[in-house]
Amino acid sequence: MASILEPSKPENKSKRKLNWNFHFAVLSEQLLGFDVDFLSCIDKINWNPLGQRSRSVEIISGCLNAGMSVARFDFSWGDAAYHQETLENLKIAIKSTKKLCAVMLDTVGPELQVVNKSEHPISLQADTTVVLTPDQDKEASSNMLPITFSGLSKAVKKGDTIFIGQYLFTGSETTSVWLEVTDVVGEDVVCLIKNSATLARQLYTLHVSQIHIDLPTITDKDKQVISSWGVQNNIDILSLSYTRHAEDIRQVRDYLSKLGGLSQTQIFAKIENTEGITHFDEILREADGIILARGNLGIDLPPEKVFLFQKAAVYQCNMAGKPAVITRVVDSMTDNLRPTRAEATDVANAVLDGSDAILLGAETLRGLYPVETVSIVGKICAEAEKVFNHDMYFKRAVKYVGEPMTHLESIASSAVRAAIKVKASAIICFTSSGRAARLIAKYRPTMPVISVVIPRLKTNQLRWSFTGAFEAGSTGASNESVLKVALDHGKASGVIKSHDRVVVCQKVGDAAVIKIIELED
Ligand SMILES: Nc1ncnc2c1ncn2[C@@H]1O[C@H](COP(=O)(O)OP(=O)(O)O)[C@@H](O)[C@H]1O
Ligand SMILES: C=C(OP(=O)(O)O)C(=O)O
Ligand SMILES: [K+]
Ligand SMILES: [Mg+2]
Repeated sequence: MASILEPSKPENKSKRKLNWNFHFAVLSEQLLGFDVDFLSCIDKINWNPLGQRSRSVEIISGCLNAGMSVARFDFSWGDAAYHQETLENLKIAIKSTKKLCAVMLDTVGPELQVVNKSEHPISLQADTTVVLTPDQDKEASSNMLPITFSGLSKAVKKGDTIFIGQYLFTGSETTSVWLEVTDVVGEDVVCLIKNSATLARQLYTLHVSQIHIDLPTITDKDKQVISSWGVQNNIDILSLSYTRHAEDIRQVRDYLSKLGGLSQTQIFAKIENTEGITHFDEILREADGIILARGNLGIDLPPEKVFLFQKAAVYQCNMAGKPAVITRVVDSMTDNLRPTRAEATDVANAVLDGSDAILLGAETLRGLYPVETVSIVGKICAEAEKVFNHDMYFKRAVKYVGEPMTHLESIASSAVRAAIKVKASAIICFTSSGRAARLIAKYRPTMPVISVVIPRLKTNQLRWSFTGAFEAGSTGASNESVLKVALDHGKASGVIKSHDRVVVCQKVGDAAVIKIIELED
């Protein structure tokens, strides 16, 4: 992956071949593609007083109905009580809409911030200087910006590039500023302002291009939040901001396992800088999923390099069977009802690249149109899924795994193959750990997967827990009766109709089996 960072050689232009040979087949009958989930930071909406209504049960319900399936709670801002309030609203919305939605805690990590306590807009003039100071008692002004990190003066040198933008920035030149380091005086960093801009609101992200920030990936504050808010709310996903090494993931997994209660929590590595790209392969091996944080990546990388990393990283995630999440898609929808043509096309291309999910930012943090954003992005994804070349994808994934396959991998890929061949309307997968269901998703079935989890209740006198594979009889339910429940659920939700075919993956005795069943009524 590191080779992506090398400068391009213009003399190679004529010889350059595109490896990304997408073939578009219009599969008109396959309206249901693989699940592109909508990860949205619904908790952030009331960043803007105008958006306060967006945290309401009503707007959250609108987002759920429009396709949101993961809610991000970003601790880069806001306190636990605030996020708890939003989460309570989300729970009510989930109940009333009957939509499932996972909870993702997003860490702060080594993120550098500028805080403008007074919230007066700060106008910065090109070709003048501004001082970045760790003295947070200082007021933010046109020539002084207090930052949350005292090590900046040691990390930067003359000539380095610094970017400051509104939190979950739009990238627009009028709301963000580029600086060049001209001098270091004690703990202060003196910078030349490269473009005139007005910094609005309270919080800005500060990003120094391609330098190591000597802060832990998981900070003490993050640990405190995870061990309290995270445990209390039994979070489904932890988004580890600024993951830079595989060791970051190992440490966090170790930390989660010691907390008790969060050992099932999925860890998604957020790749936000060149350090993360350099160690991408090792990080992917340790993480449960990858978030391509294009907001920060787009600043750390030269603009012409971002697409290449996206394509290469998404491909690696696909082959590893781990979700790839793309961020910063329709920034312009923060203030507009429709995305730009370029943004709309970018969303579709992300799906065609093989992305599994879209993570919204400013659009739902302070945006005026959160529900419309989720809905439009969803429609674009659905259209792109229609022309996604499943056949080529499937062959590629099978070839990549090679032979001999593990039993489970073989069962999962065969289930998808069988389901496509018999035009099944759904795959029903029995699972205890979720491993089988995830492997099925890896092979991108064109029909929905209904995962049936039958937990076994256990107690060690101190606490009750649900673990272990379902054993016929142990819960008083047989495989057959549970299958009936799953089929009924599929029918009730409109996924399965009379006379449909359904593929079932389950264990019979010690053997994992695939059954094709044809429904009567
Ligand atoms: N509770 C269960 N009842 C019946 N079959 C199951 C159950 N859990 C898993 N299976 C089947 O067993 C195989 C292994 O599934 P997996 O999700 O890896 O289970 P585990 O959690 O035991 O690792 C798959 O074919 C899956 O469909
Ligand atoms: C999603 C991103 O990060 P954050 O939410 O921390 O701004 C990003 O950089 O694209
Ligand atoms: K964050
Ligand atoms: Mg970021």
